[in-house]
Amino acid sequence: MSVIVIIKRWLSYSRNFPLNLYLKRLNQQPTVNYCHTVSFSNIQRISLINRFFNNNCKMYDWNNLPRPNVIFVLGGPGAGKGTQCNLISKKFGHVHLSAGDLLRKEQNTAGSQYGELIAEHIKNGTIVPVEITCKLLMNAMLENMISLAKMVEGNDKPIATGNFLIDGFPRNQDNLDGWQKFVGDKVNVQLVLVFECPEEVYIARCLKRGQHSGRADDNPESMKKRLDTHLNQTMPIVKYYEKLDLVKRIDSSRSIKEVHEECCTILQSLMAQAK
Ligand SMILES: Nc1ncnc2c1ncn2[C@@H]1O[C@H](COP(=O)(O)OP(=O)(O)OP(=O)(O)O)[C@@H](O)[C@H]1O
Ligand SMILES: Nc1ccn([C@@H]2O[C@H](COP(=O)(O)O)[C@@H](O)[C@H]2O)c(=O)n1
Repeated sequence: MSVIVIIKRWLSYSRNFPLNLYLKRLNQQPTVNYCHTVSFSNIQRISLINRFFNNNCKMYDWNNLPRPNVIFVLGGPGAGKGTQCNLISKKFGHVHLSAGDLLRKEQNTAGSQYGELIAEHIKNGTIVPVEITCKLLMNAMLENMISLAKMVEGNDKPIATGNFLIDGFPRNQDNLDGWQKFVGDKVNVQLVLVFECPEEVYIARCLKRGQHSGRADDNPESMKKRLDTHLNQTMPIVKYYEKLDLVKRIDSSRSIKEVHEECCTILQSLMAQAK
């Protein structure tokens, strides 16, 4: 068994990380490569974990991992963010992390202290506090960064980097502030892709998806609220990134193939510039 522990010096909210629960959980699932984040103040506890696992425990510090590239993906509900991210990820190898999917997963995790809060926000189309969403995103990013780092083990310092598509984030000012505070320049934000459709297309797509998605928010009442959030809270974030010249707006009312082709052109040009 190998256990991976990442030391995160800069996340104060994980200071009271429930280590006992962690050990208990590992005990119940002892076969996994487990990755979790703990704060610097828990370093003494790390040596405890280490003893627990007969020193078969690896420690990484985000600060020593290569700086990953991030593309944020925004757009109204049903704009096609997830669909296009999947296609981009297949073609270019980006890791696709959907904030909404991570929140839904957390909501459905037995014993999660955030389950009810997340469910309420999703039903109302409002935005979950960034401390929760950012933590989920960062843990998912770190897991991927560690896998990449492992591929180049043997070097003193890992050299691999990661390319992430972060779908549905930052959705409001609180998301943006939290991201700057917890992540900031530890990643390189390369681009913000914004998928846009007329309102009736958003609604038609989500209601159609609602026939089989089982999502609590693919219904007319939640749609109104989600559109309102998109217009009044997310669009100001798009404007913020526009001032930084990072935004590419894409008409996603076209076919999936046409939208994907435009995404490919944008990504290819980004990669050419990055070389
Ligand atoms: N270009 C398109 N033309 C027609 N249907 C599409 C297109 N893109 C996506 N869809 C469909 O619309 C629905 C919403 O797409 P998708 O889940 O990718 O959107 P999203 O922006 O991620 O939505 P949300 O933010 O609500 O999670 C899905 O059923 C998908 O199959
Ligand atoms: N940054 C985010 C992203 C999503 N949410 C909540 O999840 C709902 C569904 O998100 P999708 O991206 O899958 O449409 C969204 O309406 C929010 O309630 C969030 O809080 N913060």
